[in-house]
Amino acid sequence: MIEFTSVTKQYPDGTVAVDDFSGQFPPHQTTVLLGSSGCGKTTILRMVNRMVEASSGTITIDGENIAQRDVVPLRRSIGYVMQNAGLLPHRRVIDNIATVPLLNGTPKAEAHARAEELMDLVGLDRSMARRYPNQLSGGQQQRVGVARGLAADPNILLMDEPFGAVDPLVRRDLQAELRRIQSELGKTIVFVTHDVEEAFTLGDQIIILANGGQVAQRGTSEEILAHPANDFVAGFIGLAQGERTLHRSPDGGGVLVDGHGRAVGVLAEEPAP
Ligand SMILES: Nc1ncnc2c1ncn2[C@@H]1O[C@H](COP(=O)(O)OP(=O)(O)OP(=O)(O)O)[C@@H](O)[C@H]1O
Repeated sequence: MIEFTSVTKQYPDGTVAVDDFSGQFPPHQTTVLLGSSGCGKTTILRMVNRMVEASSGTITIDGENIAQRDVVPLRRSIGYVMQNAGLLPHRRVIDNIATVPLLNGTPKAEAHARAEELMDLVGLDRSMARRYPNQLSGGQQQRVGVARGLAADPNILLMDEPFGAVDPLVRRDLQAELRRIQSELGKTIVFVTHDVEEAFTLGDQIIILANGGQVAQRGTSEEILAHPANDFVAGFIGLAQGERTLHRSPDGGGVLVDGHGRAVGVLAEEPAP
């Protein structure tokens, strides 16, 4: 369990990126921080592994105040996946994945063997192990980034808009892979995005943020869709103009259309699995 209590971050130039944020990120679940650009999502995420130091307030992991932990082992014990994968360009895929275990002193052969297993897990052919990042597609690079985040077998995985830079189809593939991996591994994931669909697809818990890391609403996608807390949330998730209100198409049998009249799905008789 990761817990923030009254956490504020003021950067040296005076910007208050996060103002009195409190919240829990439960174990073995995916918590999505959802909000528009500049609302403080990345700042909150980076305070978990102390890449950004909180100005005030308390952050605990399993009850232990992270301010009292040595920062290097703390950081290496938490997986981190960033936008554009953040791979080291002059290192081969296998060494990119094995970065943290190698830093931790794991023997090379062992770290490489584990990295190959992780390539299987994230759906990368082992033949790519000897390539350099610029010899991979954007989606493949993101898979390497996820494998690297998992390499030290962390309990916690922080993901900062990891699929933001790839095209929508690849993005859906990566989201599906992440769901599969998560159902296998059960990590505590904190995932930052400004994409509502991505948040609804991945989040067990979604925290919608307004400027300064103010919590506009937290809950499951179902709770938020059924009971948006206020006009800000309704607007942000696309409920305000009825875009998400679904109706049967007058001439389409079981075809459902949204508030714009676009066909979005087919009505099934059975309840959702
Ligand atoms: N190092 C810094 N120094 C000063 N201000 C900063 C710094 N880093 C971020 N900020 C400011 O803090 C606020 C929150 O930034 P943050 O990156 O946490 O937002 P975000 O929600 O992740 O945005 P985005 O989706 O665009 O990445 C913004 O106003 C930003 O300009």
